[in-house]
Amino acid sequence: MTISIGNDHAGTEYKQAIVAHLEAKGFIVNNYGTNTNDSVDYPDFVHPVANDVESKTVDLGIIVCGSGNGANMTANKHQGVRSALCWNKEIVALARQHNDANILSIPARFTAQQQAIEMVDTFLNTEFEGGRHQNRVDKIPLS
Ligand SMILES: O=C(CO)[C@H](O)[C@H](O)[C@H](O)COP(=O)(O)O
Repeated sequence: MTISIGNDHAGTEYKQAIVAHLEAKGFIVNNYGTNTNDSVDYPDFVHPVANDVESKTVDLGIIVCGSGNGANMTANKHQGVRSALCWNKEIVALARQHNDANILSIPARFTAQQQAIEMVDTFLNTEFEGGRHQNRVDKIPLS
């Protein structure tokens, strides 16, 4: 499976650890950067991830910034993207099970790096439950 990932300067260290973790598990990663700690604007690195999910080029994306909010707001502007801001693996599981989240937004300045890795594993290993949740997810897009 291919996963797209993007981050701003607040998320670079965590992104690098996540990419290494994913590639060690055999995933192909589209890394849209940034790859330095120089201050950047998160939309520049989140839109490419959301484009991939929106176009169904990939099934899942990961975005990382300081609070996770700016990245999440940016990703959710894309049709068909359901980006979830999560800060523990329990919330990640629910975002997949109930909301069919296809992008995980990680608040790097408010989670431990190992916690972020565990959240990524939960994101990738949890299935959408469908059923009553599908009815709700189908109502998210504005007509
Ligand atoms: O969008 C954000 C805030 O909700 C992200 O956390 C950014 O990483 C943050 O704004 C960057 O802040 P900085 O002071 O420019 O490093």
